[in-house]
Amino acid sequence: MAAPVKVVITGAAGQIAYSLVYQVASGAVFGPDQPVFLHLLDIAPMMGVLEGVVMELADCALPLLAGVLPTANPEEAFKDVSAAFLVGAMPRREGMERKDLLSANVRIFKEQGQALDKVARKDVKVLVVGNPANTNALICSKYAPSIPKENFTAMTRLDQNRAQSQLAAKLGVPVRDVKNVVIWGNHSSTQFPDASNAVAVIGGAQKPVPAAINDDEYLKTSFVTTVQKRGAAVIAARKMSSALSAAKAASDHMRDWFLGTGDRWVSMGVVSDGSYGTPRDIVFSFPVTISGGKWKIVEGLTISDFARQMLDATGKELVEEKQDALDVCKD
Ligand SMILES: NC(=O)C1=CN([C@@H]2O[C@H](COP(=O)(O)OP(=O)(O)OC[C@H]3O[C@@H](n4cnc5c(N)ncnc54)[C@H](O)[C@@H]3O)[C@@H](O)[C@H]2O)C=CC1
Ligand SMILES: O=C([O-])CC(=O)C(=O)O
Repeated sequence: MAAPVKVVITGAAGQIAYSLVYQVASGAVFGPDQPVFLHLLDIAPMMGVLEGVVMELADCALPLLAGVLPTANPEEAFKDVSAAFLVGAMPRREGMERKDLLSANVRIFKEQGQALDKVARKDVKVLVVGNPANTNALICSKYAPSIPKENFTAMTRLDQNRAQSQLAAKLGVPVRDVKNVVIWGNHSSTQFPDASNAVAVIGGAQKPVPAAINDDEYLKTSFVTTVQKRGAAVIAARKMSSALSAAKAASDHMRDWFLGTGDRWVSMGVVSDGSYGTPRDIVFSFPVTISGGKWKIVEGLTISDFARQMLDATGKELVEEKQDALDVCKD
């Protein structure tokens, strides 16, 4: 069997981590033949709760779990890790936008960037889940200059999964038969869920989703707003933010990054190189394909006037968030 891969999950005593630890430790992310050594980071007051999570992991008797290190020390947690799930951050409550969390959360990602820079493997793959995820990922990368910026990503996979599920329901097909829906921009209510290149298997043949749905108004309005506001809808119902689906999306994101996507597109927030006329040096969600552990932005897609407006709006918000975050990090 392969040597264990060291993986850190932050916010390990929280609600997303409660689902995520099982997925990682059971083989759903790194494959059924890859043992994992889990580093679990939370803050000092949560060490008692974390001890309970460690007990439960032991009680799962998972054959791929090679060991667990619970800690409140970021440098211990990030030492030699190959994969980092940065979940630990404050969640929003009803009535808040995700960017309202910026002043509370962005310092965590500055500090964790510095710790990753010092002790993680230089090829560590970092997934930022904690909100506002795109801007936190940007700040984390900025404070870890010895690690390539391509190794820092933000999670928009939950939005992609939501969009795919909405389209499958509308078409009356299984969710696995819908692919290539794209999430552009920020993991916020300005994101642009875009079905214009999506395809679905209908009656045994692959068809473009826009033609199959044949309702542009739906694709430009209620489809977009349902996905944009899904996080808020879950909070309104549960009084707590999405956790099960967020953990599943984090697993999907990291699995595809390590194991590849083939020709299937997935969406992830990556440091923008200006593709599709987006502002450079913000973490913007693009469609990518992944092979050999490297992502590549899907090129050559047609951007309609409607899409242009949507991309510009979400890009503008990210530029503003970046400035706010840099101001917070100055202190
Ligand atoms: N990108 C996305 O699609 C999604 C992002 N989120 C975000 O994920 C984050 C976590 O959500 P939940 O697990 O529901 O929150 P939670 O409150 O249940 O857990 C967060 C955990 O992080 C810990 N924590 C706080 N500061 C820390 C630090 N400096 N280092 C390590 N751990 C620290 C807390 O003690 C707590 O145990 C929130 O910011 C939430 O908004 C949630 C859903 C989807
Ligand atoms: O909405 C929230 O605050 C949590 C989150 O990011 C999501 O569910 O997409």
